[in-house]
Order: sequence, then structure tokens, then C-alpha cells
Amino acid sequence: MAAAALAWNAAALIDKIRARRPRIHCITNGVAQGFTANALLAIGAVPSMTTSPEEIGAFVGGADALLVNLGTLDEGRRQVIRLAIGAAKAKALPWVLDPVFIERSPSRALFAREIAAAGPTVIRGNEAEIAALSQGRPVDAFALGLKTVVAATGATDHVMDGARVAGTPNGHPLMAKVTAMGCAGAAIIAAFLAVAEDPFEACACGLVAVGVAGEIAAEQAAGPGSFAVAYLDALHGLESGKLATRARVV
Ligand SMILES: Nc1ncnc2c1ncn2[C@@H]1O[C@H](COP(=O)(O)OP(=O)(O)O)[C@@H](O)[C@H]1O
Ligand SMILES: Cc1ncsc1CCOP(=O)(O)O
Ligand SMILES: [Mg+2]
Repeated sequence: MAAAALAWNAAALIDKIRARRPRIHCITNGVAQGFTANALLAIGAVPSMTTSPEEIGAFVGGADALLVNLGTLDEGRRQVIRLAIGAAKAKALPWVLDPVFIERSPSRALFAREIAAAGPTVIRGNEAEIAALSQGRPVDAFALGLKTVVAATGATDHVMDGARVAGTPNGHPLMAKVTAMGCAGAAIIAAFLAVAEDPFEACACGLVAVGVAGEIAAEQAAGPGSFAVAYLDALHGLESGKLATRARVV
């Protein structure tokens, strides 16, 4: 995908998010909940975050996409994640898996493999997490085998589905100095999936939007604290002109 096409698609999908205000249900970690909800609101989506087993069916049933994040994984979250995935599949909802820190815990890695096999639309993790999940296989072959889109993020984000590959270098090193930046990015990908036809394009466009917002925020920020605030402002103010002048593909 050329940079101009990516920028155009990303702008069109942001317009759709703002028009439709998709509901994104997030089962995410306790560190990331507030920042993720604010990032979704800033881009134009509507977050919900309950992890109650009694309520999960109703929340996912009324959502337009689901995020499953393994960052603070206790037994209750494991059970509610299984229920949420069942509810998402019953409604054919797109869903994103963020396999946070699976390289740090064998038990979490085992659970992540179970969830990856349940058919996420997108798996988004940092390079170490995607390497651990793919167990040394080439990531494009791993994506093809699971019939999913895989995004490995870092200084350059690599998106692949086994047939297509996109590398998007947008972003800024300050993004690695604010906790939950990747978690919130995965939630934003879920918002793009909710309004898109093509999961690969949705994922690449979501990551370009996130990266461009990071670049704009860095121009305003004195350090990680003001960067986090400026990032929310930049998501809120993202529009086609900013994407067209800044989107990059390698
Ligand atoms: N050095 C960097 N330069 C540009 N963008 C970065 C850099 N490090 C991280 N990012 C961006 O920050 C976001 C979070 O990525 P990453 O740090 O890989 O995930 P996580 O927070 O899950 O570890 C991604 O959108 C990524 O593109
Ligand atoms: C620090 C931490 N510990 C458990 S989850 C979490 C947040 C991780 O956020 P991100 O992966 O977006 O940096
Ligand atoms: Mg992460």
C-alpha cells in the first residue's frame, strides 16, 4: 500500500468512526483502562470496560468490536475473556488480541496460544510478544496459518496477513515512555475494524493514525507527562491533511 493510499484510507475510516461512534468493549489491564478509554473517546469511539461475568454477554452483544488484552491476567479475567470471545463470535464481531508480556510468563503464553487459536481478527503486540507467540516461525506464515492479521509494533510497525505486508514507521520514541501506549493503540485498531471492510487495511490505517498522532504530540511535549496529554489532543484533532502530509510506508 502506498503512503498516499494509506493516508486517504485512514482519513476515510476516521470520518466513519466519528460518524458512527462504534462501541468498543475492552477487557484490558488495570494499568491501561483509563488511558485506553480516553484514547478511544479522542478518536471518536465509545469505550466500555466491564469485566463482570454477569454483564459481559450484554456488553459484547451491544458492541461493534472487542479488545482482549492480557496485561493483568488473573483467573477472573481468563474466564471473562473466554465468555467475551464466545459472545463476539456469536455476533461475528471483529476482535483484537494484545498478548501483553507473554514472553515473561509460560502460563500466560499458554493462555495466549489458546486465545490466538480462537480466531482473533487482529493480533497486535510489540516485537518481543509477537516473537514469543509465533515461536520462531516467520510472522507472515504464522498470520496465514491463523487466518489473522498480525501487527508487530516498535520503531516501525509491521502489519501482515500472509498475503500482504505493510511497514509503517510513523511514531516517536516518547511513545515507548508512556505506559499503555501499545494497549491504547490496539483499542484504536479495534475502532478501525468496527467501521472497515478489510481487517488488514483497518489495522495498517489504525497504526498510521496512532503514529501520526504520536508525532504531532511530540512537537508539543516537554517529556512523557505532557506527551500523554498532547497525544489525546492529537488523536482528537487528526484529519486528512495531517495524515496526508505525514503518513509513511516502507
Ligand atoms: N522508537 C519508536 N519510534 C516510533 N514509534 C514508536 C517507537 N516505539 C514505540 N512506538 C510506537 O508506540 C506504539 C506502542 O508500540 P510498542 O512500544 O511496540 O508497544 P507496547 O507499548 O505494547 O510495548 C506503537 O504505535 C509504535 O509504533
Ligand atoms: C506496565 C504493565 N503491567 C501490566 S500491563 C502494563 C501496561 C502495558 O502497556 P503497554 O504494553 O501498552 O506498554
Ligand atoms: Mg503492550
